[in-house]
Amino acid sequence: MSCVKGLVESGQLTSVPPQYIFRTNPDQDHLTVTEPEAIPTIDLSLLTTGTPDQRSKVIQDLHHACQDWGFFTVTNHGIPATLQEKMISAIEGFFQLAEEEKREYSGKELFDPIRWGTSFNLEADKVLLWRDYLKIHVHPNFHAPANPSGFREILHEYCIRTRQVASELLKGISKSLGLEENYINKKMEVGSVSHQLFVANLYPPCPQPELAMGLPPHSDHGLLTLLMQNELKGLQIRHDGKWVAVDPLPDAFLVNIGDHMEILTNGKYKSVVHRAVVNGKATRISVGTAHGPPLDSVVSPAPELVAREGQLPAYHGITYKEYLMIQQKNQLNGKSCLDHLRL
Ligand SMILES: O=C(O)CCC(=O)C(=O)O
Ligand SMILES: [Fe+2]
Repeated sequence: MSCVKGLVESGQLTSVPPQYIFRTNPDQDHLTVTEPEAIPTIDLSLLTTGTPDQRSKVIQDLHHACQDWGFFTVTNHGIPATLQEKMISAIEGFFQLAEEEKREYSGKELFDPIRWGTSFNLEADKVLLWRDYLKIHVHPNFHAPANPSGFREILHEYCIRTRQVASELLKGISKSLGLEENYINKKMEVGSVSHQLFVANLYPPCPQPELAMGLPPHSDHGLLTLLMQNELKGLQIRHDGKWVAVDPLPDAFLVNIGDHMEILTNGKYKSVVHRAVVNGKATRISVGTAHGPPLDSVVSPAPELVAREGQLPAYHGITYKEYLMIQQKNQLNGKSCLDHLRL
């Protein structure tokens, strides 16, 4: 099975091979293109070092963003733009390695520390996706490919910094739920044994971009995903029954609420469905870090929230590891994985 990069570079591809033709549902495919300003924006520096008034305003903004969108942009996050650029270049360097070298990481097992591959799950995908990937388990145990040179150091720094940002956001989100600031961080053991997965997506230029799909509609596992990309757009999020094309602010991070935040909050903060479309111009790269609970922890609705709202738990608990296995063994399909847990 060739990766998409190999396919595109192998010759003059003028049309999408049939196995990549992805049919979208025309009834659901209305696209709105939104200015970056329309998407909720969180200035992280105001949350961490702002005045009490600024902090409460950001917490209110987070509440609105998590409840009404499940998605927001984070600016002034403190991660140097140079580190973001180095991370993207390191990813380019990895994908440019000889196929033979990358194949060393083409393991089939979900929990292999480093996996390089194409599409989503070749055993389950009925249609191939216009996407190659590199997935690395980076916390609590750090892993990195040996090449290209410098990759390991950049990845290590990048993962520490994104974990710090996620942890600050989780403090704000805890407050926005009326919980103690460290509630989610403590419960999910963020920073000590919480799980972090690094995912780099490579979407080579496509001769008929409207016929292929980079990543089909899905929600992310975990609590939060922090995403950045090179200069090419492609992310679309589902909002108010429409697809919203996201045009990120320079250097900003895009943050998705993941399925485990939805479970933990008993559905108050829902994970957002999103997809990645492809383009005909150039290779798009996106880099996500999924910040989840420890692999062996059972996530279920927070008793404090359920009791306060006078609700019954709406999801049953399973371990994060089990959840990952279910999601990754099937085709990516909207929120079908989370649907299994609804009570
Ligand atoms: O490429 C993108 O913008 C989205 C990537 C994504 O949704 C994912 O890796 O889960
Ligand atoms: Fe995603």
